[in-house]
Amino acid sequence: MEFVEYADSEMMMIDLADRLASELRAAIAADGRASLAVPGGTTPGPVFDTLSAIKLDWDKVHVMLTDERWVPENSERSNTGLLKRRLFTGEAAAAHYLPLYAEAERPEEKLEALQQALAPHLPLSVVLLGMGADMHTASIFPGADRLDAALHGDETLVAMRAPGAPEPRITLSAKVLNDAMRRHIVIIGAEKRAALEKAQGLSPEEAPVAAILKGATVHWAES
Ligand SMILES: O=C1O[C@H](COP(=O)(O)O)[C@@H](O)[C@H](O)[C@H]1O
Repeated sequence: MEFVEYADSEMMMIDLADRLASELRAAIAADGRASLAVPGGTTPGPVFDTLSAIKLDWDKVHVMLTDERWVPENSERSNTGLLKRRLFTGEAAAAHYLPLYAEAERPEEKLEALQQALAPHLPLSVVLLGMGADMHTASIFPGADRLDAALHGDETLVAMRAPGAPEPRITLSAKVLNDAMRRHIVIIGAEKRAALEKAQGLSPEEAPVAAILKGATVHWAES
């Protein structure tokens, strides 16, 4: 794991967006196309704002979330809603979106169809992940009902419920995240830095982020 510390989160988001854009350009140059997975939650909005304005061949990029909360897109908890407001504007509006949500009461009803749509775009060229202070990443939560499948299974997507999550979740598995060519984690604040340090001494069952740290670059700023 590489740990990059920044003077502040504004600089971090600009630098990170530039880095993601360079990696997407390199993937397009090598393969004629690229795939990118990004997190939801409260952290990545500013990196989306910067990335969305960067010129690259966005029409050759397929974008998906690392995970989704099973709520309609107009819910303020929808990661899809965040992506549409903050990333798919400006230059990045030309990118192709691969949804992790479809209208249904339970994620299990749509899992197979969503999974099939992702398959042609794997392995991912670039993945950006967030992390919660409880050491979950994507929607791989400690104590989740399908934690074993998400950490150790071969499936692309896993639907699950977790004590720390108010709604059902759908998440890329650790296998898909670890198969990505480039993997970045973005975190802000002393609490998350302490959680990341703690995770390095724990099992992935206790600290799911530990499952994807090897080979990842962690980007951190205090505030
Ligand atoms: O629920 C989620 O949480 C994590 C971390 O979110 P943050 O608000 O602490 O940045 C996020 O990475 C994930 O995509 C999201 O669904």
